Amino acid sequence: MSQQVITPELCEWIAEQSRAGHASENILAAMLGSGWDEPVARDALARTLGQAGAAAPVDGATPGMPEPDLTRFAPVVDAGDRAVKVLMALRQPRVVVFGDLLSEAECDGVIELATKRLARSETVATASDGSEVNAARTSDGMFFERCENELIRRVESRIATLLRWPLDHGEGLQVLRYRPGAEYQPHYDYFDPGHVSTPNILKRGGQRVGTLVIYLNTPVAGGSTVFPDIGLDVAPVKGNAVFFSYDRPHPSTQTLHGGSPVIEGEKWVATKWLRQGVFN
Ligand SMILES: O=C(O)CCC(=O)C(=O)O
Ligand SMILES: [Fe+2]
Repeated sequence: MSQQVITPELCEWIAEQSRAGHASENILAAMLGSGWDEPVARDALARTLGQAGAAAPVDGATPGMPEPDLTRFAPVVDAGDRAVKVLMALRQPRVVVFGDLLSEAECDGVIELATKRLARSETVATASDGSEVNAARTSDGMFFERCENELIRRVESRIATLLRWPLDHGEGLQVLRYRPGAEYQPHYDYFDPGHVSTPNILKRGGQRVGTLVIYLNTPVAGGSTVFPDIGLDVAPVKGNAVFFSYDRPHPSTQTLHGGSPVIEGEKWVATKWLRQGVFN
């Protein structure tokens, strides 16, 4: 079996593609298409774009990363007003599955408030500023303002305590509803450094560095959160949540993830994205 070698020519080609504005995911896809083995291709991307792709320094950024206190690996973590279960933790990439983050009543309360405001979900546009309806996401969704009511404030301050990350570094909670057949195709949550709209987005709080997806109900079948790079499926169970973090906006973080199609029933999630600095 031949061993593929990362040559200076390959690195120069990657740098050229990046300068031309191609997103790192697309450069990776082109490399795989021309026969590069994925681990070698990712390594070459990380070596070439690692620095350029690193999160830019942001005023008032909190050093370090959001991270629960698992030093003793106790079965529960104190999240201030609630003892949250730790069901699973992966070190690389950092993925932690929590149990009972929200009570049944809290889940129902968030769904009830969100239902009134649902509209076709939007994701960050891929061509210009603003946002557009994205075919990769077939759910409906809405955003809460941060701390917009007593329930949302309670949930947000619990998350801040659990992940040891300031409440004001979080975006407003987003709620998504997936009906049967709806899905969210695999994507990264960080803002693509190669995208034209990213510099503007980063002015408010810098990059995203972590994601917490909270399951507000339990679908009958389907709807797991999938991490294709690491072969992980997280079952959507009411009140549970999956947390993952990424210290740079790069595929080498292995944080590609998506919501697999719901087969039966509905799936409701609330997502909290965490920024490097204060998000206003
Ligand atoms: O629905 C899921 O399981 C994933 C949601 C997600 O990736 C997101 O909200 O960014
Ligand atoms: Fe996501």
